[in-house]
Amino acid sequence: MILAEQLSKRYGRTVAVDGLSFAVRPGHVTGFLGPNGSGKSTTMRMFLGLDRPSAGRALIGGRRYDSLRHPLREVGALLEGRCAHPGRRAAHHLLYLARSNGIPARRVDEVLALAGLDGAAARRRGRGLSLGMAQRLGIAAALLGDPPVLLLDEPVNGLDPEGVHWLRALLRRYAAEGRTVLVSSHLMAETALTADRLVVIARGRLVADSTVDDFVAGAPSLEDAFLRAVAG
Ligand SMILES: Nc1ncnc2c1ncn2[C@@H]1O[C@H](COP(=O)(O)OP(=O)(O)OP(=O)(O)O)[C@@H](O)[C@H]1O
Repeated sequence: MILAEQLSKRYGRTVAVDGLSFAVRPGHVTGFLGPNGSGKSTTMRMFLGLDRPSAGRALIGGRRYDSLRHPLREVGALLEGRCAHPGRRAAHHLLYLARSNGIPARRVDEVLALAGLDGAAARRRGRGLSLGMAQRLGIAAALLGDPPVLLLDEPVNGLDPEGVHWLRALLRRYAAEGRTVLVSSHLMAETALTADRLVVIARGRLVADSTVDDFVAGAPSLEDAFLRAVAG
């Protein structure tokens, strides 16, 4: 489970996240939606110990990220941007992460296969990966520790249609296995196909925490419901 309790973050005068409370439960794909600058990345960074809350708590499985002994085995994360060092080969990047988290080296081959990265792609250096390949490598890294929680910021970015289809199936399978899956996105149609629950924020505050069906009820589409919800 992922839990935000009265979570707030200020950068100087900017209030990026403002008293946010919600729980993301296992067994669902939960879409994390909000307009540009609404605080999604900041919230995810606080869950991952990359930003310190100004107030409140951000917990994964009841614990703060920085208290997790083997974080990759507790939560798989993908943040925006390329994760691999430009000079390091894709497989070595994963091997390095595995070693630092007590994960057996054979798991690297498993997640490369899961992420659809073949031998040639695995041997490429970070700088030589296409956007979609880099995204698949980031997802492979998130899966490395076979974690019960996945927290992915815009994972569809750069994926081709086959990649989008693959990721959708993967996330739904992970949720069906009883894992907790939180996925931020600006793509409403894709979110409607992938998620069954939603957390929606605007200006750092909670707007909705519900099933997709309840959120959309009465609106022509998720996009319409979203635009209406964040307009206020
Ligand atoms: N390191 C930082 N220093 C100062 N302000 C920041 C910092 N990080 C984020 N902000 C501000 O906090 C607010 C929330 O930004 P955040 O990136 O969390 O939003 P977001 O919902 O992820 O946006 P997007 O959809 O565009 O990725 C914005 O006003 C942003 O300018």
